[in-house]
Amino acid sequence: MIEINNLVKTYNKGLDTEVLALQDINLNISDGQFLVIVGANGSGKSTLLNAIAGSVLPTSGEILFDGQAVTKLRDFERSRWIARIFQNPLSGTAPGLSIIDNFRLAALRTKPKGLTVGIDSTFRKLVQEKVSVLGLGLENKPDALMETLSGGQRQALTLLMSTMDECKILLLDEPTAALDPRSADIVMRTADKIIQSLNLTAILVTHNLKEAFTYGNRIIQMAEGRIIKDFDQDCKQQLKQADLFEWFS
Ligand SMILES: Nc1ncnc2c1ncn2[C@@H]1O[C@H](COP(=O)(O)OP(=O)(O)OP(=O)(O)O)[C@@H](O)[C@H]1O
Repeated sequence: MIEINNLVKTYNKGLDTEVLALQDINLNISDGQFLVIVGANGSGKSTLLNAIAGSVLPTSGEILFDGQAVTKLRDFERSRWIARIFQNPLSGTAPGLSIIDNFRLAALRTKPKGLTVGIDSTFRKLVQEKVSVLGLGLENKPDALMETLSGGQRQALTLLMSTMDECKILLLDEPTAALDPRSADIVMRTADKIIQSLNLTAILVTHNLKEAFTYGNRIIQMAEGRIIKDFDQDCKQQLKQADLFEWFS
């Protein structure tokens, strides 16, 4: 469970450029919930996601994971709970390394310093099994360099790699914004499959209303640093795609 209490974020406090990006946000996200966040540019979506990830320090308020206060923990200190996928497919992988080497690095992510992960036949088989889930034929190319793959392929692999450990929370920050519709579809379907099979708590920030409509079991809309709509699974199921467009009119 993610618990957010009275969260406030002010950028550039006391300066002419001061911005109140989050205004007293209260939000509980239960285990296994897949929350979609929509809202106009500048409404505070990324700031909220960054505060949950630990890359933005809130001005006041608190964030708890399973009852444990993490408000002041930095992003690297939260990595055992959190996997994060960004908009840029290039940011999640090492371009000059092969698929299998990227998986090896990913396997080291939350291991203590000094520990190594070798590429033996067991590891190759594990990676092959994981990658075959994508249905992109990449399981037969473990030695292909990451830089030779398309953005969609890289983003789908990033998703697999980032959820290899026992993370509980997956943050998706406009993961398909830089992709063509077919690649975007593959990435979102992969994300959905991973979220369900690992029973992850997930948060998707998106400007794509079709995605917001199709995925997730709860949706909130933000405006000017506040949550102005909050629809649970039942209410979301009643929504039509046209209703979502209405929210922005
Ligand atoms: N590092 C920063 N320094 C100063 N102001 C910031 C910073 N990051 C965001 N802001 C401001 O905070 C407000 C909320 O921004 P945020 O990026 O969270 O919104 P958003 O809903 O994610 O927008 P978008 O959809 O455009 O990504 C905006 O007014 C923005 O200009």
